[in-house]
Amino acid sequence: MQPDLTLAEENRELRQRVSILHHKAERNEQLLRAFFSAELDLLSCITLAELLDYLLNHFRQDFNLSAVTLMLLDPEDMVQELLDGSARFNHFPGLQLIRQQQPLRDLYPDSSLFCGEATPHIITTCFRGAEDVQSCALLPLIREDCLIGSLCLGSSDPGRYSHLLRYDYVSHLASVVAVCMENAISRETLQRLSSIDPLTRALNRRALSQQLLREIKRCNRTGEPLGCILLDIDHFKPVNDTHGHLSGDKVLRDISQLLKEQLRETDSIARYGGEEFAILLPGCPEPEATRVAENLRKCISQTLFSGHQNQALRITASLGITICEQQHTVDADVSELTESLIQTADQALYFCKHNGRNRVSFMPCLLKVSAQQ
Ligand SMILES: Nc1nc2c(ncn2[C@@H]2O[C@H](COP(=O)(O)OP(=O)(O)OP(=O)(O)O)[C@@H](O)[C@H]2O)c(=O)[nH]1
Repeated sequence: MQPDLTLAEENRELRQRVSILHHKAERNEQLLRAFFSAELDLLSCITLAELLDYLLNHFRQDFNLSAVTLMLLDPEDMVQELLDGSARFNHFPGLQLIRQQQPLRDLYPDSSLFCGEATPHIITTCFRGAEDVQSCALLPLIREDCLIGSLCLGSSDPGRYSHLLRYDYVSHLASVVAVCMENAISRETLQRLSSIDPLTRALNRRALSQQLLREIKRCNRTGEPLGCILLDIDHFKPVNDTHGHLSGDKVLRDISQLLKEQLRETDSIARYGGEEFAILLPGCPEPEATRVAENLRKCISQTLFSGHQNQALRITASLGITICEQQHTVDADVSELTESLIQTADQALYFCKHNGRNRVSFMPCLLKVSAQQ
């Protein structure tokens, strides 16, 4: 009897072990599948905002993590600017941009992945004090031998990440994240550099033309009028002549900033020429466009600007307005319409300049509407 009993116990124990191994294998397979799918999701993110949203929001839910944070090296505030440009920075509370590499070097002295207990120091530096993080994986993001960031995955399960186990798929993920991050930043930086005026950070003329085409199409589709303004700084030459070119540059930057602050996010601001800005106001009929222009004129004339050596400067501007109505866009040659809108706003501006400057003037679009309408 005795030997049979031992055999049966051994058998039961073996079955239990096989079942545990089977479960582990199943779990690993599931995890691997989830990682492959995460990799595809990461690779399909086109914009930087999509990528950040995926990592900081969706990834946390998909992998049942209690916290995900991302530290990115941004020595020239490029990422900050890319995100500021579209007011998306606030959407990513888990994102930290750092100018110096030192915090990354402190976190990864030998540039390798860390998996294990979330110590109070790690919780403070990587997870902003999140109390429910018990274990964590800290992934160094490395490109061309350079630490460019850190992705931190925190779990409330103390056994989820351990220094006793290997996490090859997590290391692999870190490499994919680093490449995706670098690509998204480079792509958006390039795009930005080709469409932004470097001095004022407003759109350049090329980007204005593209935006004008988009807005004309939208006006045609929705029937909503498009307000167009040309703003020219008055007597700008004396500003340069008296206070120097650097002061003139500073005024241009400050005016661009003032326009950004006063206008809506959906409006477009472009530097059209030396001291001239073009503004597009989608969904804006004539009385509203005149009110907006008048507000800008008042704001500029009431602001005390300063030169590059802090000398006080008083500035005024003249603004010519026109409106693109849906009727202009029907059967229109778009490039002819674009030209006509700018020309009309310019004539309205000319009227302001000849009538004392520091004023606003409206002129209906000069383009003839086709007779069939
Ligand atoms: N500082 C600086 N000045 C610029 C820039 N681009 C153009 N300007 C200057 O803008 C001035 C434009 O002068 P004008 O066209 O005579 O016009 P204005 O003096 O503003 O006179 P009104 O427009 O008739 O009121 C010139 O002195 C240009 O050198 C720039 O990028 N930086």
